[in-house]
Amino acid sequence: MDKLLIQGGNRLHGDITISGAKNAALPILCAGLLTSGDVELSNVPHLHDVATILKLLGQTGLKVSQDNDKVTLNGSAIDKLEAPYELVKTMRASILVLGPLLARFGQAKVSLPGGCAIGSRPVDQHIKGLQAMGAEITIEAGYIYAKCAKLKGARIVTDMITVTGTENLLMAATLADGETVLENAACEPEVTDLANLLVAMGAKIEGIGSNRLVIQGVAELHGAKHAVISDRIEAVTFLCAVAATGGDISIRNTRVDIMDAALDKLREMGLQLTIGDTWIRARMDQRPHPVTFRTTEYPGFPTDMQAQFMAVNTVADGASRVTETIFENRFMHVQEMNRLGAAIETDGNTAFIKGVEQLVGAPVMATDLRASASLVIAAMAARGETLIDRIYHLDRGYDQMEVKLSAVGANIRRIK
Ligand SMILES: CC(=O)N[C@H]1[C@@H](OP(=O)(O)OP(=O)(O)OC[C@H]2O[C@@H](n3ccc(=O)[nH]c3=O)[C@H](O)[C@@H]2O)O[C@H](CO)[C@@H](O)[C@@H]1O
Ligand SMILES: C=C(OP(=O)(O)O)C(=O)O
Repeated sequence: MDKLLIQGGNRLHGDITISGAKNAALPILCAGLLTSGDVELSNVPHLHDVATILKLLGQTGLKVSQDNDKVTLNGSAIDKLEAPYELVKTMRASILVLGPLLARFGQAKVSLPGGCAIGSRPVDQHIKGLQAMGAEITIEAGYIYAKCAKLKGARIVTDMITVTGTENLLMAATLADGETVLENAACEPEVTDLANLLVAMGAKIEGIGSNRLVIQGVAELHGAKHAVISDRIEAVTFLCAVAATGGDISIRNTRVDIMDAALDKLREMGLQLTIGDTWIRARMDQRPHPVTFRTTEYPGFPTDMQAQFMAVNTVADGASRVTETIFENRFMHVQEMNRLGAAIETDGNTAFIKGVEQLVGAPVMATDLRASASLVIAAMAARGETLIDRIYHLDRGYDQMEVKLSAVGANIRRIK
């Protein structure tokens, strides 16, 4: 199992190019199931999760051709309407094949994803929405069996805002009979990116970017070309890294208009930001100030950036409070950071952090994707050596993180 060995204390200097967003690429790749035409994608990141979804899609009969960051999908010969447990268990986003398969082929059998380290993460809202569109759904032996000759448009109000739930229902609605209204829809930029691709494929969607999506179903969708948006979580992870270590980095190929909440907090930490059209220069020459925040849906502070900001707070010149409102168990990094000398206590969904002057390297364990990223940041800020175990979590969602960080001066290497 790969590990990362990090010698802390180096300041970061140089340029980092941001990859395409995992959370946009995954639903967008699933949209290839909706048409027999060619869906030509670019800026697709090199991630384990992308390899997993491509394997899953390939098993349905979807043709996949890949050349670096370009992926072309062709769904003219899909003949297996299934997502098996073996693949779904390694990546929850596999549930995103359910809506497209059901809408285009009238049936699907998809393994229930189950929970993961950050929470129980049910998919009841995906099911409730599809049932409202007329699907007959049964759950048997860990699988969701869904069928409906033709989905019918419906007004769907989800109990909470769900990102992949919105994406699944949005894709299903594009091929339903009549009008679907998705109230309480997620407004995350990754949902918008998917919606933009669907429109390019011939879907009729109004309200893109808002919490009310109105979809007029069409008889069929056609092929399209699309570039996946840049990964805002990856970008902010590197900005947090420089906030913790000090230095001067520029991140390129980024979308500056979709990370306001994070940029505000980074400024509050003392990071000096110069913002260009597709780049951000970030300079840090002081100890960070602590920042208090609570995670919420977009455009609020993203849960996927919580752990990385907490890493910076551990070395800040004061105390802070972090409240996680999206997932019930997203503080798995706290114990590991405390092993590095951080002073964090938790009470329910709130963490209280007292900044310390210096973290000290130690062996730690990655528990989920963003927890892993936060440990990389903490280790780079620490004195001495940190060995991070179980970094397969990191590989799910970061495109060559250690290569990008080495190139800007971090002392970090992968041990096989
Ligand atoms: C592949 C992808 O895009 N993953 C992102 C997506 O995950 P994902 O789409 O799984 O997260 P959701 O937005 O669905 O989850 C939000 C909350 O709603 C709950 N819920 C959700 C659906 C449902 O049917 N029932 C239910 O109870 C979840 O347990 C959670 O507490 O959004 C999360 C919240 O921004 C991000 O952290 C993930 O990185
Ligand atoms: C929680 C995340 O991803 P997923 O929903 O794929 O588990 C994440 O990207 O931080």
